[in-house]
Amino acid sequence: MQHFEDSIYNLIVETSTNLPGDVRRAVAKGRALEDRATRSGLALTTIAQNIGMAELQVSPICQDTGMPTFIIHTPVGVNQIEMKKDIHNAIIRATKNGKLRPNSVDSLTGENSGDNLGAGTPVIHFEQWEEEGIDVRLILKGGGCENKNIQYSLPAELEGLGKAGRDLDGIRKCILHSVFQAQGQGCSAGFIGVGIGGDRTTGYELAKKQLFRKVEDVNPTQDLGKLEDYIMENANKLGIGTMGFGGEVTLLGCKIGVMNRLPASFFVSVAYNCWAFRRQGILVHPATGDIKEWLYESGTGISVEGDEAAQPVPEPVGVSADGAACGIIPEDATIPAAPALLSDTGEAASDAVVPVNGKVTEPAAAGSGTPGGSREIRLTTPISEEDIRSLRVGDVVILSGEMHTGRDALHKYLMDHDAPVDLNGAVIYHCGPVMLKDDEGWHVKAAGPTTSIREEPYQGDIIKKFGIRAVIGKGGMGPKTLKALGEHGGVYLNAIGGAAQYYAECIKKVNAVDFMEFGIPEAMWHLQVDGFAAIVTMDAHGNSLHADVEKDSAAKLAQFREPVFK
Ligand SMILES: O=C(O)C[C@H](O)C(=O)O
Ligand code: SF4
Repeated sequence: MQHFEDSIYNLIVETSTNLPGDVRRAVAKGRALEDRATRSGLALTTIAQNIGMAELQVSPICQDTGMPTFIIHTPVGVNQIEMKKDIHNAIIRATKNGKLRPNSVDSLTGENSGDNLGAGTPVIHFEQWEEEGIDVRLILKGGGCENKNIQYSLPAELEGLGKAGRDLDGIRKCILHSVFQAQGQGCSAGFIGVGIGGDRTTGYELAKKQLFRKVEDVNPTQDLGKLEDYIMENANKLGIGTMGFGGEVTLLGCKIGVMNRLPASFFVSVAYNCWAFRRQGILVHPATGDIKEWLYESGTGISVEGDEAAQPVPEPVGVSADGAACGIIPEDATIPAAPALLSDTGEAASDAVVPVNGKVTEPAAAGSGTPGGSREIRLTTPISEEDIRSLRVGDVVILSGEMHTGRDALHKYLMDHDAPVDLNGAVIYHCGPVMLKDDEGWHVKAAGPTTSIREEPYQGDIIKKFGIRAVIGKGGMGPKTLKALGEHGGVYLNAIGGAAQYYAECIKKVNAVDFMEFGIPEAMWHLQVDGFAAIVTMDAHGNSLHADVEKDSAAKLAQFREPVFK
């Protein structure tokens, strides 16, 4: 087994950087269904570009490389202790090389182990089987979508859906509700694995195991196959869309498994996986440790383009030398009108589409709180209150200058400490990047946004205390932050979750870092950016796209109240 460590290293690199073929096809299918001239359509374009960039640069698709979870089947007689050691060494190497972010944090002290090893990390499940080879499967599931997992105990009363009983129809309601409650926060459009039965632990395990099924397989249990089809058809009717921007495509895959339960318990467990659905597997030679076979189709050569003929799109862009936006907007594209659900009339205001590339392009009509058009606005930090107050939900902001990363540890710290730098007029980026250091200093390897709602208890106070003008993240924030944005003059900017290569390209220099003791993801990185594009989804005028989409999808959820599976 002298090559086993190398094989595992290759498996980790492939899983982290090259989205598999079946997942790519699902993304392409989603793109074909979504109108490209909407925010969700643009977000999917960014996601597609990011997938290509990660493969090309052999860099993480998303900066959150998740909890490495291995499921391994071995023939009888294979030394599992040795295998574990090799896996640990491969993980250390992948972390050193920037293929995995150091993600193992001591739950009591907050200390990051730095090498992805620690109590409970990585997760390795061994099972014996009577085959000859060793089957190793790996999933890298990030923390944001893990937070959107949910477990129901039937019977239950579900918001919008009423009673969910201990039967197939009750299960149907739980699954629809699970998609609703995730909104865009798990980086929709997502994939769900569902476990019916078991106890609280094995139910979740079963749900996660479903994520190892191929996206295009057919459920061997006919009833569950029907339920999967039903969910795929109807979950998209919730209108949540990519990143929760509103749209046609919310779910890209649904796999359901079943096991026995105790008479008193009836759990429906849902494992929510973001679009960055990173799982691969290898069949390993038990004598040499070499890879005999890859278990999932490689993504290489599989297009994520969707139906190009039906919907022509502008050329994909990276960062142009003249500082063109490297975020959401393709050069010489048009900014789309707001999705229908936000317009007063219920229709997309297509005549309000305005060209990009001006410094500030005025909208046809801004100021109603239900934007009928969008503008592209270039801002350089520090930002004035006046500039911020002129922004509206739907505007695309293109930032240049310095921004500061800050997430859970920093927000907690800033509540009762000073900041190490002047944050007046500043931009805070909810981001825990993958960073590597060489003789020239630190380099950003991946840097997409993290879920902002975790900072809801702190954000409003911190904005006011330090004079922050913009917060960038994903998934939106709540009423406390919205109130502070209005009182102080601030905006929330939504970047595209998981587009870690895309945003890394906008970061031109690492100016400095504070709080390295928090660990790499939680440190405060001072980053020089150019052309960093994000969409205003909460403004200083009390408008929140997230609140609107949630309300709208809650109303849509209610249409699924009546029994379907009798
Ligand atoms: O930890 C991160 O970088 C992101 C996380 O996966 C999230 O979705 O919030
Ligand atoms: S940031 Fe989004 S894409 Fe990345 S792991 Fe978290 S949920 Fe997944």
